[in-house]
Amino acid sequence: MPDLILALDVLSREEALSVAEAAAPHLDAIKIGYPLVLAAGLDIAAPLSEFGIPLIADFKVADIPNTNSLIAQQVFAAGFFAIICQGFCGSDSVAACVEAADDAGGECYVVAEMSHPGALEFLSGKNAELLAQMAVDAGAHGIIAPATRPERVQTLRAIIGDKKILSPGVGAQGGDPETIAPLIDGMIVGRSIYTAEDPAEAARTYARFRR
Ligand SMILES: O=C1C[C@H](C(=O)O)N([C@@H]2O[C@H](COP(=O)(O)O)[C@@H](O)[C@H]2O)C(=O)N1
Repeated sequence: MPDLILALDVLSREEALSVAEAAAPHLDAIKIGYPLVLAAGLDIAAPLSEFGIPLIADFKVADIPNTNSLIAQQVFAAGFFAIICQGFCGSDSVAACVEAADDAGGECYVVAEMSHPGALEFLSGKNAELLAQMAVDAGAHGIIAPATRPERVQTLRAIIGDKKILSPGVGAQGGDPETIAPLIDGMIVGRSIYTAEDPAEAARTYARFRR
């Protein structure tokens, strides 16, 4: 059964720390991305690290290898445990993120298939399966795969074996935690926790599915 990962896509330092403090007892990791970093700066990682929960940088890094490497080095230097990169730039760009993660003792996850409807245009089907295989070959620690499409998660699991699957799309996007939990290693939940009247209670609800 999966870890619970809070997608902390709030737009202020104050709200981030308040929600993180409330939900922390029920979390295995906190994922932050452009929304919070553009609002509060990358150094938001420092106070968030105080909760003693691994931080995941969801920058969906998608550039040439050298630029990916420069970004990933900054991410790990800022105290993140893991980074999420896109795979569609190719194996050399992914390898740059994996190398930075390995050098930092951290982890790198590759987006294989996205959870929203538009993913079906380019980031699903055979393309996603090729990305999953490439992620494995590049030494990534796992992939991102959609909780909104459990049957796709099963297909991708057959490709990646015991590499980790972190899965967004539960709750606000319609993904069902009960269905997806047995198939994945990390359940990513954002709005259903951070917009809740009581984020602690909301996190506790999803924590029922934890290992
Ligand atoms: O395919 C993907 C990739 C990406 C990711 O996790 O990499 N996410 C992120 O997962 C979280 C879901 O939030 P909420 O919908 O629970 O509020 C957000 O931070 C999204 O940016 C997806 O939602 N789908």
